[in-house]
Amino acid sequence: MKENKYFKGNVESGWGNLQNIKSLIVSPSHRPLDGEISVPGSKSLTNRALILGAMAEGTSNLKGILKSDDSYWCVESLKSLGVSIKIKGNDAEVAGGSTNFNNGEIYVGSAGTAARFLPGFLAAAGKGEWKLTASDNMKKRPIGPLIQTLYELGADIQYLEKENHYPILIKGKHLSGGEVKMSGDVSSQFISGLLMAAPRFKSPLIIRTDGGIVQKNYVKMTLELMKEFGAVVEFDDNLEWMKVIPSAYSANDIKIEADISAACYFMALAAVTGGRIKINNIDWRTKQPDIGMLEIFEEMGCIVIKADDYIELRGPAQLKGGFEVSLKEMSDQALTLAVTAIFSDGPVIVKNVGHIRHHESDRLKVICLSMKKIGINVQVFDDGFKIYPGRPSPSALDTYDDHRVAMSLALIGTKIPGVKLNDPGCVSKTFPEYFSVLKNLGIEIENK
Ligand SMILES: O=C(O)C1=C[C@@H](OP(=O)(O)O)[C@@H](O)[C@H](O)C1
Ligand SMILES: C=C(OP(=O)(O)O)C(=O)O
Repeated sequence: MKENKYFKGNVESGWGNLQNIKSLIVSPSHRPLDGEISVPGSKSLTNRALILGAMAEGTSNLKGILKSDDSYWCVESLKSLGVSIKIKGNDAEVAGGSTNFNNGEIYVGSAGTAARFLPGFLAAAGKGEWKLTASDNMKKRPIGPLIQTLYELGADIQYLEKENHYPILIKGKHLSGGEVKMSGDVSSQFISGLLMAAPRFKSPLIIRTDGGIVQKNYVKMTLELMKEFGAVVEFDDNLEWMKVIPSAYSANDIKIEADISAACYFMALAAVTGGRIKINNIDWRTKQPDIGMLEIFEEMGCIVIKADDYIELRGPAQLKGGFEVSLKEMSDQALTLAVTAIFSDGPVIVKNVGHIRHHESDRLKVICLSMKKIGINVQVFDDGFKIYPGRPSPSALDTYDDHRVAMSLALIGTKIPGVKLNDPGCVSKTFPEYFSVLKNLGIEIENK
C-alpha cells in the first residue's frame, strides 16, 4: 500500500485526483454567478448498494455510482473478499451471493459507511477471518456501540489497538437474532450496519433504540434500500423499533441518486454570491436528509425553484440571519451553514449537532478555530455554535483532513480574494471534482 504524502497514514485511492496539491488559493469570480451543474452520485446510496449487491444472490447493476475515495475503498474491500465488481464508467456490476470469502486484510480508508457497514456483514458470514484496518482519521472515530451489539448476538470481534476503534479482527460466525437495545446518538451508521447484516441472522432481529438516533433518515434510507434488495423489514416512523426477518437478498438494478450533500455547496455558493445555480440532476422529493437545507436557504432570503428534474436557487442581494435552527437531521451541512451565516445580516445559532465532533474532524472545534482565524466572531457550545456576521480577512486555512471543512471553507474564497486552503485533496473523500466544478463556474482557483 502506498502512503499519501499529505495525509499521513492515509492510503491514496485510485479515484482521488488531488493528492499532490499542497494548497489552493480560492478567489471570487469576475462575473456574477450564473451556471448549471450536475453533481456526482450519492456516497450513502453508492456504498449501501455496493454492499447489499455483494450480499444479494445474482448480479446487480448500479448506475451512476459515486467515484471517490469512500466508494473506492468500499469497492476494494469487497473485491479483496472475492466479490466480482466490474466498473464501467460510472456504473458498477456487482456479482453477489457467495459467503465463501477470501480471508485477509481489508482497508476501509476514511469511509465511515464502509467502516460501520462491513463488520456486521463479515461477522455473520459463517466462516473466515479478516483484519479490518482504516486510515488514521477513521481510526479515531468510534465503532464501540456497533461491535458491542454484534457481541451480544454472538460475534467474534477483537480490537487490535484501542478499545472501540479500528483496527479490528473479525472471525465469521453464524449469528443469532433476538432483541437488542441500541443507541444511535453518536452515529446512525451503527444501526444501519447492524440492519444490513440482519437478514443473514438465524432468527429475526428486533432493534429498540435507546437514546435516539442522529440523522435518522439515513437509517430509513438503509431500510428502504434493503427492501429494494428483497429484505423483509418492519419499522415505526420514529425508528424506535425495527425488525428484520431472515431471508436472502436478491440482486437489483438501481439508479443511484445524485448526492444532495454535495449539491448543497453550490446552493450555498449562489446564496453567498447573490448568483443563480441550476442543479440538473437532483430531485427535491429525495429522502436524502440534506435536502432540508432548501428550507433554510429560503428562510435566508433565497429563491428556490423545485422543478421535476432540477433545482434552481437564486441568492438575494443580502442574506437574512438572526435565527436558530436544529441541524440534528442534516448535520453534514453544519459547516456549510456556518460559512453561509458569515455573509448574513444577523447571528445564526445551530443546535443539536454534538455528534459532529466524531466525524472526519471535531467539526465544532474546527468551526471555532477557522472562524477565529478569519476574524469572525463565533461561540461554540457542546452541541452547536453561534456565528456572528462579519467581513472575513483572507487567511491560510487548514482543512483537517475533512472534505466538508475544505468544501465549506472554499466558499469563503468565493466572496473575498486570496483564501488559501491547505491540503485541499481531502475533498476526494466524496467529491474529487469539487474544485474543477467551482472553476467552471468562474471561481478563481490557483494551485500554490
Ligand atoms: O449512513 C450514512 O450514509 C451517513 C450517515 C451520517 O453519519 P452519522 O450518523 O455518523 O452522523 C452522515 O453524517 C454521513 O455522511 C453518511
Ligand atoms: C460524516 C461523514 O462521512 P462518513 O460517511 O465517513 O461518516 C460526512 O461525509 O460528512
